[in-house]
Amino acid sequence: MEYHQYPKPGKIEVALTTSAETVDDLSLAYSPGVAEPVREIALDPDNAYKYTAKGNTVAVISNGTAILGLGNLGPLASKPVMEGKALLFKRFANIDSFDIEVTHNTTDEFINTVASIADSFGGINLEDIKAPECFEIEKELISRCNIPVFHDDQHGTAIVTSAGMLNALEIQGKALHDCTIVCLGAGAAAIACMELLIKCGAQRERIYMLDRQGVIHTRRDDLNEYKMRFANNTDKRTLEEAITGADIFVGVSGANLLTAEALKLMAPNPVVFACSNPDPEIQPELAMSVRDDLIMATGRSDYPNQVNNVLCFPFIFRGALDVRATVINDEMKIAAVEAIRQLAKEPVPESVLKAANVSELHFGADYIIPKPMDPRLLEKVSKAVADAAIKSGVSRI
Ligand SMILES: NC(=O)C1=CN([C@@H]2O[C@H](COP(=O)(O)OP(=O)(O)OC[C@H]3O[C@@H](n4cnc5c(N)ncnc54)[C@H](OP(=O)(O)O)[C@@H]3O)[C@@H](O)[C@H]2O)C=CC1
Ligand SMILES: CC(=O)C(=O)O
Ligand SMILES: [Mg+2]
Repeated sequence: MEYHQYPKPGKIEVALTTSAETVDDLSLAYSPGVAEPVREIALDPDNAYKYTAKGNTVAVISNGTAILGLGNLGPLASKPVMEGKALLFKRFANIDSFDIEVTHNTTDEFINTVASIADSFGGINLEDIKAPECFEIEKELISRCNIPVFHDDQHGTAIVTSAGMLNALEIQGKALHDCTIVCLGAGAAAIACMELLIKCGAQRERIYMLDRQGVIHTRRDDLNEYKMRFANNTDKRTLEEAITGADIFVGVSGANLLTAEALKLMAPNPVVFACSNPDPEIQPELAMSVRDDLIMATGRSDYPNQVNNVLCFPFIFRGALDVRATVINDEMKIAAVEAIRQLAKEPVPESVLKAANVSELHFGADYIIPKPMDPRLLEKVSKAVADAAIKSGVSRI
C-alpha cells in the first residue's frame, strides 16, 4: 500500500515538455500563440500529430467490470490497475497515457463515451472489461475510430500466451497441432487466447473450454455466440474429465481452481499456464510438488515464466504509433508473437539478470519467455509490429 501512497498518491503525473517561464513562453504556450496550431489542425486533422501530444498518447480505459481476477468492483476501484498500465506504457515504451475510468449504464453509453473522446489520443487500450460486452465494445470502437483500439485482456494476453506456449511446447517436444488443450475460463482472455492459438496451429476440436457451469459443449443452451464457437461435441462435463490426458492447461478464470489431483491427470510433459491475477489457478509450489515434468507459468512477476500482457501492450502500441497504424491487425499480432518468442532464445544481458535478481537465465523450462524489463523488447517487438503494419497496408506514415 505504501508503494501506491508515497511519495505522492498514485503512480503517474503530468510533466511539461517545453518551457513555461517567461511572458514570451506563455504567449506561445497559450494565448495568443496557441491559436496558430488550432487553425492548422482545423485545416488538416493530421496536424494534431505534429503540434500536439496525440501521436504518443494512449488512453487506458476501463469500466472496472473485470478487474484482474477480482471481478466487477466498479470503475473507481480499477484506477490503481489503469495507472499501473500507464506506468508500464511509460517505463517500457516511453508512451504517455491517461487512465480513464468510465461509469455507464448501457454498453452503448460506454461505446459512445469512448468514441467521442477517441480523437484526443493516438490509440486506445481497453482494459478489464468483462465478456461478453467487451467483444461488442471493441468491435464497434474499431469501426468508429481511425486510431488503434486494442482490448489488452484479449489480444495482449493472447499474444504472450501464444509466444510462451510455442516455446514451452518446443521444450516439451510437442507440436501445438497435436495437443489437447483445456482452457479454464470463457471470457475476454480465454476466447482471444484460444482463437490466436488456433491461428498458430491448434485444432479447435481439441480445445475443451470451461466456464462456471463446466465444459462448454454442443448440447448446452446457455451459451453466448462467443462461447458457442468453442462448443465441443463431447460427453466430458467436468474439469477432471476434460483434463485427463490433456497436454495443455490455460487458466484465465480465478484463484485456486485447479487442484493437485486434477493436475496429476494430465498427459506426460504438460504445460500449465495459470494466468489469473493476482492469484493463479494453482500455486506453482503445489503444482511442482506433484509433477516434475511440467512447464509452469503464471501471470505474476514473482515467479519464473511470467505470462502477462505487460510483455506485449507497450511494444505493440509503440510499433503501431510509430507508423501511425489505423488498427492493430492479425499480421501485427502474429509478428509480436514471433518477436517475443525468438527473444527468449537469445542470451540475456546482465542488466536483465540484475533486474530479475537472478544469476543466469537460459532458454528452458524456467525461461520460456523474456522478462518485461528486457530493453530489447522495445526494439525487436515494436519494429516487427511496425514492419507488419507497413506490409499489411495499415500504416499511415
Ligand atoms: N496473465 C495475464 O496477462 C492476464 C490474465 N487475466 C486473468 O484472467 C482472468 C479472467 O479475465 P477476463 O477474461 O478479463 O475476465 P472475464 O470476466 O471476461 O472472464 C472470466 C471468465 O472466467 C470464468 N470463471 C470465473 N470463475 C470461474 C470458476 N470458478 N470456474 C470456471 N470458470 C470461471 C467466467 O465464467 P462465466 O463465463 O461462467 O462467468 C468467465 O468465462 C482474470 O483472473 C485475469 O486476471 C486476464 C488478462 C490478462
Ligand atoms: C494482466 C491483466 O491484464 C489482468 O490480469 O487483467
Ligand atoms: Mg487486465
